[in-house]
Amino acid sequence: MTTTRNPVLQLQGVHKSYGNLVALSDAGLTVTAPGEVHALGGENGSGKSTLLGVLSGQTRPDKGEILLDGRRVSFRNPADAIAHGICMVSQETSIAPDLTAGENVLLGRLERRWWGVDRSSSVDTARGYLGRLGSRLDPRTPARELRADQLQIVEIARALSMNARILILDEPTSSLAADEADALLEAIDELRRDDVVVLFVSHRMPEVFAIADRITVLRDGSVAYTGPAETQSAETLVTAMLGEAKAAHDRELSDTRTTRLGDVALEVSDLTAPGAFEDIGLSVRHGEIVGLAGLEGAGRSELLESLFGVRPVTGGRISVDGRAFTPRNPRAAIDAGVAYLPPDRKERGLVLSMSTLGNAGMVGTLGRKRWRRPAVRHEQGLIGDLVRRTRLRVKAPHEPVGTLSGGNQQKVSLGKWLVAGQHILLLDEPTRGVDVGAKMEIHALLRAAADDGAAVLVSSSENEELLAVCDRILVMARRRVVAEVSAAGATLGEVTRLSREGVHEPVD
Ligand SMILES: Nc1ncnc2c1ncn2[C@@H]1O[C@H](COP(=O)(O)OP(=O)(O)OP(=O)(O)O)[C@@H](O)[C@H]1O
Repeated sequence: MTTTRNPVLQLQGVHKSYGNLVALSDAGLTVTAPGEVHALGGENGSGKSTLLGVLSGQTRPDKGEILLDGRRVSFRNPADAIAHGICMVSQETSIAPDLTAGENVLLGRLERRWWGVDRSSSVDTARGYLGRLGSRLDPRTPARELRADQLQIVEIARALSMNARILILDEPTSSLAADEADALLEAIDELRRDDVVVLFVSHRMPEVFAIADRITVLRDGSVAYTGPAETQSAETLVTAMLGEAKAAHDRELSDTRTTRLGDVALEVSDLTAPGAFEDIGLSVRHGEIVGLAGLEGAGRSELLESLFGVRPVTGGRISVDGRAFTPRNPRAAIDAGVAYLPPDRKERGLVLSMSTLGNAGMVGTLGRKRWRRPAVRHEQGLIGDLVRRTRLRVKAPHEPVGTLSGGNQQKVSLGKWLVAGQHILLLDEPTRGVDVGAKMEIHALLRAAADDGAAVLVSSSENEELLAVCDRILVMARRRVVAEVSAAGATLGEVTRLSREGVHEPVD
């Protein structure tokens, strides 16, 4: 006779409305076995956090039930859920920076003897919990020195120390750089051995396939798919998330984008300029706009300067259209087809005392191979080209460019490279200090340049701008590239968190 085991966890028939808004409608999920890693997917607003809120005692459902090992339970608050072994690991880390990693694991529960806190035994206990996650982190490390993934590992260890057997993680990797995310996923993987269940929200298909046994996809508050992850294709799951019509539309869009991209125009590997940036690797295709995100001081501006030959590098390789390229000075870069828009338009972007026409024709007089003074008879052609490419409104092209509005000055600063036919555009803060209208026009101008085959590498401190205009975004921190996201798949919060979290120094 076979005995059938009850599923570890069942949430079923869950309804939750906020006023007229139905957040969950007959939603649920089932964790079949101990040690299961279960992903929860779905578009923004599909109800994932609400469902996990119900499970962790933070949200009271209008209807629905929770069964643990087949027995019905109900939670009035998070403490009830924790008492039943269900623990939400918050992403807004609740770590006390002035305590050690170990003290944070055992927060408020350090081991005591009759003489007081037993520090050495507490360190050993904390080390044990960290060890269950495969982490060799020293419990005596000050918490403020921990990387973002290590902070989450400390929080998970804390949950284990509270006897959690079902852990809930809401987008645990969204704020992590790639290597940190890998470290966290490995820690989650370790928990299988302990029969601890992990329920995690993720928008990233590769990590779902890498570690999830099963996945539940929500759409508009209801279950659109639930079952094994590995037997499904990414396309099937995305269709479950978005619905057939929207998924087809998205596929069409991404197809047109892929075909638009040409060969690699700019390739950089292991590029280093001490004190400025280290080991930079990147590539930009013809037709592609790649963004550089990161806080001030992350190394974005310095990298662009080096690619244009105004800042020396000590190591690494650059190739342009497949040929090795050494940017000894700006002239060499210009001759290779590279353009550079500096962040300070008035100092380096333009010669303010010179006319619009003079500025527009300047690139032709700079490159060695192209040395020529724009002939008067070319002036009409030049200004016509500039106006066509940038939609510049200029009444007096012979007047000093400094008399134009900021937005128009920026168009001249950028347009001078476009009329010269440069095909690799390095742009630092291309819309700094211009108004909203000019900003949108400059974005359209970049798109048009890329559609014309230019390879664009654009650095901006405005992540919204990068998400609006780029195909891919590289995030820089600590003078390195720490993450890469596709602009279509990333959220503002994610890029912002990646830039911010990336500044923590690694400790091991
Ligand atoms: N406290 C609340 N009051 C009102 N509406 C809410 C509340 N919490 C959630 N909602 C709404 O319920 C719906 C589901 O939200 P929920 O946060 O569960 O989605 P989600 O799938 O987790 O989204 P995301 O991927 O953006 O985190 C959304 O329309 C949201 O605006």
